[in-house]
Amino acid sequence: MATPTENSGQNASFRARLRRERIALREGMAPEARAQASAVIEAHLKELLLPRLPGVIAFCWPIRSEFDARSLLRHFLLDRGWTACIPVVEQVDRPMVFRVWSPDGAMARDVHGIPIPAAGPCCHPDVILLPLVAFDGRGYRLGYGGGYFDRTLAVLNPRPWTIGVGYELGRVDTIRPEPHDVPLDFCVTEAGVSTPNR
Ligand SMILES: Nc1nc2c(c(=O)[nH]1)N(C=O)[C@@H](CNc1ccc(C(=O)N[C@@H](CCC(=O)O)C(=O)O)cc1)CN2
Ligand SMILES: Nc1ncnc2c1ncn2[C@@H]1O[C@H](COP(=O)(O)OP(=O)(O)OP(=O)(O)O)[C@@H](O)[C@H]1O
Repeated sequence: MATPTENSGQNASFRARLRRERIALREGMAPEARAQASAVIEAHLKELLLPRLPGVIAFCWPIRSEFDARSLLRHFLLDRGWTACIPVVEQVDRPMVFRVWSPDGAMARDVHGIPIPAAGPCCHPDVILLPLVAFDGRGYRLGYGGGYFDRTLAVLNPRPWTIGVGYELGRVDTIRPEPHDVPLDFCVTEAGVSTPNR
C-alpha cells in the first residue's frame, strides 16, 4: 500500500499534469470559440450578479487566455455602484490583499509579473471571481499552483462569495482535492451557472 507521502507525491504530479493539460487546451481555443464562450459567460455572470445589491467585487487581470471580466465591470457593474478590486501578491506564499481598480487607473505588476493597480486603497471583497484552470463538480478548483486563493480565503473574514469562472474545457471528474482546498460557491462556464454538489 502507498504511504501518505507517496500518495501526496502522486497527487502533486496528477495535479501538475492536469494544470499543464488544461492550460494548453485553453490557450489552444480558437479565437472565435473563445469570444463566443466568453460572451455567454458574461451573460451568466450578469444573471448571477445584477439582482444583488452592489458591493465590492474582486477579479483577476486576465493572463494566459483566461476569461476577461473587464467588459462586465466597465459596462454593467461599475456604473451600478459596484467597486472593483484586484488581488495583489505582495509576498510569495502569503495571503493576497485586494486593491481597488478603476478602468483609467495606472497599473504595475506583482511579484509574479501579473498586472495590478499601481496604487489605490486596500479593500475587502464581498464577491470574488476566481479564474479556473480546472474544476470539478464539487466546486474544487485548480489555479496555477501557488495556493494563493486558498491561503487568502482561509483568512478572509467574513468569507466572500466565491464564483469560479472558466471554460467547460477545464471541467474534470475530480481535481483530487487536498485538505487546504476551499470549495467554490458557484462555477460559471459557457454551459451555465452550477452550484457545486457536495
Ligand atoms: N490572472 C490571474 N491573476 C492572478 C491569479 C490567477 O489565477 N490569474 N492568481 C491566482 O491565485 C494569483 C497569482 N497566482 C499565481 C500562482 C502561481 C504562480 C507561479 O508559480 N508562477 C511561477 C511561474 C509560472 C509559469 O512559469 O508559468 C513563478 O512565478 O515562478 C504565479 C501566480 C493572483 N493573480
Ligand atoms: N491555507 C493554506 N495555508 C498554507 N499553505 C497553503 C494553504 N493553501 C494552500 N497552500 C499551499 O499551496 C500549495 C499550492 O496549492 P494549490 O495546488 O491548491 O494551488 P492552486 O489553488 O492551484 O493555486 P492558486 O490559488 O494560486 O491559483 C499547496 O500545496 C499548499 O502547500
